[in-house]
Amino acid sequence: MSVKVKNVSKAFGDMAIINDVNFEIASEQIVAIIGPSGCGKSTLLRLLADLETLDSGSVDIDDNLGASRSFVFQDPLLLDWRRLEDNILLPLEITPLASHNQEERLANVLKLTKLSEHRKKFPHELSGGMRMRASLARALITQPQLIFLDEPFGALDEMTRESLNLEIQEIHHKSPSTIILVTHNLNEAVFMSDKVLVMNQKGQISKEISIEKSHPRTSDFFQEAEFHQKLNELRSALQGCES
Ligand SMILES: Nc1ncnc2c1ncn2[C@@H]1O[C@H](COP(=O)(O)OP(=O)(O)OP(=O)(O)O)[C@@H](O)[C@H]1O
Repeated sequence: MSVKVKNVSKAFGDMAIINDVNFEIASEQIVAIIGPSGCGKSTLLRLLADLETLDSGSVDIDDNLGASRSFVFQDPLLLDWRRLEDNILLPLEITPLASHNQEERLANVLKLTKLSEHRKKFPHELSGGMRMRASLARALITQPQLIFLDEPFGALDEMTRESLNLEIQEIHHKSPSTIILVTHNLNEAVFMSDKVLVMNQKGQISKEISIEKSHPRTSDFFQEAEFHQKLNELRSALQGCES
């Protein structure tokens, strides 16, 4: 799905949070939104996901009939009393989606997220990384064409985050969708994205950085000159928006 954001603004009370934001995302691109704490990243993501109403402007999503969208939050929000597989199946129970091939879909997302052997476990028996994979699997079970990720790996250690970044690259390759990711992590933003949107304290997009490297990216990308050049570009852009 492609996304076109035109002149979007949002205030909470008299506090302007998002200020005349414009950008476009092509179908199957991965885009990261990064910026100082409190600048409005989550609010922008929620506006795009229709979880918050716009004050002005428009968000046009080129929607295929019946195509689904999924949202993954920083907290995996698993139900403690349900086994992993029953947590992952939850969206199929609460939406009117076709459920005739549930077992096939479940097996597929368990495989994609490397959780097949843990499917009978309860959330408290899983590590933090596994719980986040479960949250991803639950988002993937509806076969979404658009996925919103709100700082999904913020609570994880750097090694687990990197391995999940690699897994998302693989998942995106095997089952392409448009992904919009809010992150605080500069490495993650550059590694994952076709485009990084830098937000400033005024709730504006102060810079767009394009990263041409093709997908799926592997850990070799971390060593490449392009990665370091884009990382430096991003670092400078962020220094410029702290005022
Ligand atoms: N529902 C709401 N009502 C009132 N104010 C809100 C609401 N949601 C967010 N805000 C305010 O909007 C501003 C932006 O919040 P938001 O969570 O979008 O920022 P963020 O860039 O994602 O922050 P962080 O990086 O710290 O997670 C903050 O000042 C926050 O207090």
